[in-house]
Amino acid sequence: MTAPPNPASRAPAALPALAVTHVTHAFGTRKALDDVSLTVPAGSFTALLGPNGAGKTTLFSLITRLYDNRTGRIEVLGEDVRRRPAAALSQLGVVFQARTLDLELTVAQNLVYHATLHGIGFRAGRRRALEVLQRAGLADRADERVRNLSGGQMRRVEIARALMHRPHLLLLDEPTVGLDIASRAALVAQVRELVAQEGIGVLWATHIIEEIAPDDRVVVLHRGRIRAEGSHAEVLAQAGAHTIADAFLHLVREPEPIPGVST
Ligand SMILES: Nc1ncnc2c1ncn2[C@@H]1O[C@H](COP(=O)(O)OP(=O)(O)OP(=O)(O)O)[C@@H](O)[C@H]1O
Repeated sequence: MTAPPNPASRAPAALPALAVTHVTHAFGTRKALDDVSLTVPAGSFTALLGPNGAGKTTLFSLITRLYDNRTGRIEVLGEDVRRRPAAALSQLGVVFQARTLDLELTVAQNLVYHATLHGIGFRAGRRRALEVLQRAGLADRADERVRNLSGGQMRRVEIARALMHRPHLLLLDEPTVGLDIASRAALVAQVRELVAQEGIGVLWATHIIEEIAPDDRVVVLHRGRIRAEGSHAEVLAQAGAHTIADAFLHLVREPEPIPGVST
């Protein structure tokens, strides 16, 4: 068996990277999430597949504690985000849907600043920044202003930044939106490599079916409810479909309206 390149940083495999159990969240009277349970095993690439408005961003906001989960339980590597937020969030890296790099700072400055927020000193932060940029194929851009990078490169820097504090769970909320096909492929490949080499658990929210591979775990979310969860093959079986595209269409299909009956 080939040894992983950085065994010291591998996540403990026994605990799931993320466990969400019976979480409901409403905005006023509208439930954005309704009794949601899902697991991201350590060392898995789990695709959270859902159309617009499914509840993906709301779920991310609860995991990252932008919102407080009042029902159910959310655990990152066994740490409850509500009871032990610091312990849970220190294991978590996030790439939000909206871009959040400072365009006027250099690539390395953006990364070192993030590291400082996690209590990492300047020198160690700079060393780690060069390490994660090397892996992202961007070491030669470290001292360039972010403004000069392409959209795809900025996304890769955001992933590198999310890895600065060596998290064991990485959340990405529709990271490929707005990217061309080649940049999309490069980004997915970068993240799959992390899963394979470092045992990080990844939750990748998307509505782009082409981003899902046969080895992935798949969770289908629609209108705030989990419609299917499991391996690629299990989700096909649950939907009675031959392709993930057909499974998705089947699982998110709306019932035909009955004439004269309002829904
Ligand atoms: N702050 C808010 N106030 C009221 N309703 C909200 C709020 N945020 C989200 N919602 C509603 O909750 C539901 C889920 O939205 P959410 O943004 O989580 O979905 P999503 O799957 O991320 O969608 P998208 O792919 O479009 O980003 C939608 O009906 C949305 O209108």
